[in-house]
Amino acid sequence: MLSTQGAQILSQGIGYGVVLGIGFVFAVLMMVLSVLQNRYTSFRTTTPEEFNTASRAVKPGLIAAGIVSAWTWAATLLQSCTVTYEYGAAGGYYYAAGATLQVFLMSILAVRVKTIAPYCHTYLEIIHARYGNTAHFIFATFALATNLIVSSMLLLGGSAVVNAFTGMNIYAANFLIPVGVMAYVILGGLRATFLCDYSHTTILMIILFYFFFYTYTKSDLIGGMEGMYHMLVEAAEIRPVAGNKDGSYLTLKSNNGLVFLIIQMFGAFGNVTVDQGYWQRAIASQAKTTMYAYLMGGIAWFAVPMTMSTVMGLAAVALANNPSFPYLGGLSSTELNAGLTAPAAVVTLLGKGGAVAMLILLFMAVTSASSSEMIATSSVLTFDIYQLHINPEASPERLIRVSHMMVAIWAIVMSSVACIWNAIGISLNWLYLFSGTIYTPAVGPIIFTILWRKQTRAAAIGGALGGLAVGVISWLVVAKTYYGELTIASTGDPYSTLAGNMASCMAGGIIAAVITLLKPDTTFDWTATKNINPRGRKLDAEALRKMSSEDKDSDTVGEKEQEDIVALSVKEVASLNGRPEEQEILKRSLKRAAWASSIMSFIVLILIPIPMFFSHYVFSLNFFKAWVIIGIIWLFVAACITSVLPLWESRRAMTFIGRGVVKDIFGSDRRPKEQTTVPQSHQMRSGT
Ligand SMILES: NC(N)=O
Repeated sequence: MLSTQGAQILSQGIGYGVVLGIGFVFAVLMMVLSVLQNRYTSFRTTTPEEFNTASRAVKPGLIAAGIVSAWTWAATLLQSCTVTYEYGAAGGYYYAAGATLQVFLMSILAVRVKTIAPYCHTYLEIIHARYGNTAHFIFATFALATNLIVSSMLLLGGSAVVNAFTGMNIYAANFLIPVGVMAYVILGGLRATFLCDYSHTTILMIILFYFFFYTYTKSDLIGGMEGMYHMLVEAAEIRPVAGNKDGSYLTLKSNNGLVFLIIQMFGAFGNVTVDQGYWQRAIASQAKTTMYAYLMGGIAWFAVPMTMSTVMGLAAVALANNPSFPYLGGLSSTELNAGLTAPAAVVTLLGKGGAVAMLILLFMAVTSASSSEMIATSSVLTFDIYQLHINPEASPERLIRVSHMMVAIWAIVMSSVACIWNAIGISLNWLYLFSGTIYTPAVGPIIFTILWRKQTRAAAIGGALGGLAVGVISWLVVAKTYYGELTIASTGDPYSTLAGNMASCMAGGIIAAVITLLKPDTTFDWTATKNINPRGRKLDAEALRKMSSEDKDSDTVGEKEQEDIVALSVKEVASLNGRPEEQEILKRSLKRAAWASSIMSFIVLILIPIPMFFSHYVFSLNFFKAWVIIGIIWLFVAACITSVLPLWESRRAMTFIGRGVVKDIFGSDRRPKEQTTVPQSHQMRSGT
């Protein structure tokens, strides 16, 4: 197993303290929030619609924070620094750019889901409604495989760092990290994961600011932006980067960096499109704001790997020959593959305090992304396996029990699989680069399912399975022919994983498109998908009727307050429920999402890097300073989106709950009367 002696500067007690202590604190916090939610708002964590979809009422700032948190993995913080250490500034930029466009493009799919299946719980239900059991089974397998790889990869990175800093047993870390998460997800459901996403992302932002400002304004080892620049120039003389212009760490002309960008792009398409976690945010979102949530989420997430790599990735390059660097002279490939670049830089720059901050940072990223994986998997297992195939008549109470059970089962499964990766010597780097080969074949068929009326069942199945076969064969053939052997090392090397990811993703889409064009579906009209979840629709209609009658004689103060918080004139809702306006809003949103996501993807993927790559530009000192300053401004914008906006959006809800608590404590009962279900269309304008 990996030897990590060099960075071990904290006691095992601190490792256990962070893993169990912070997990426990968040579980208690969630318990309190769930009690407040159930008592003072009309959202009940005891209903499956609320547990798994947050009643489809979450506002865009909180959804954006949720997207950032679900998409910020251990790898985002560790792997972005690894590729920066290997390829220089290009590595960090390509990491961020290569995994942002998928979030932008998801804004289009999110609006489409609201249009074609407003009551679905999972995107797999849409596949079932269109193509039946066999296709559903195949795509559910892809979805669960994605969840399994991502969940276990989160633990692989998290436990490697806890082990490196504290010597805590890596297997114990794999099992203990998810315990607190499991507890708060079971207690609070999807809305709880959003609230934890919010708090985790806010803490993550604070630590990133700390790392940035300490490194570039205080550290004597670095000497500010100018000092960093000169050390990076010097590093290129000692350890030039193969394939970079003049071996420099300060250029986007990086051949290997470009290969990584392509792997990153294709792999991330699979992560975002096949993982239910990103659809879950679309489903939980208010319809009219879902597109803004994804665009803001993409903009905000970009800042996370960009800042981390510009700070700790470059610092590791600059400090590799400093006597206090834990892996003096540079990291070995084993240390690099385990993701120890950032921890090494943190220990050198900030010592024990930095190591604790890094542990907390990692813990926040791993636990909030894990919570997203747990609730996503629980939804798939509950609605796509249990309800569709085992017990279609299951009561809401039973569904909620099954959801809870699935969260617990998933926590055990992800821990066990992470231990298997550790035991057989699969590293974070290997898994990160390879995994797209397995799940990206489903990307094209899934996108067509949502956007293209004419795609047939044969095309969806053929694309996914055919793409998988082409991808796996390409991966193995390149590993054998290009690297001369079939080993873990050769199958994780850049060209093997490039071939696997690209071939899987492209073949999946091309096969599905060709089969569809040869014999398109000419009769499908989306009625089947619009009718998904009749129970949710019925509950909505009943609740709306109930609220309409209450509306007529609602004139007490308590009811008025409840109206304010839940939103709004029933007349307004009724007209919305008729849907022509809502359909019109969604149509406009779809156009805007397509334009905005294309323009933003063009800027980060073409406009900035391509001219810099082909001109072979090497950063001047002033250009480097501008690069770093724009990076930190971007992080400020990200923090405003993820940490300030959700507070602003929820000000009325928080005031309402606060008043309820005060009134309860001081005896005047002005709590809203019990209301078990609020129409989802109604909630669309009111949720937390
Ligand atoms: N979420 C990623 N790819 O860092």
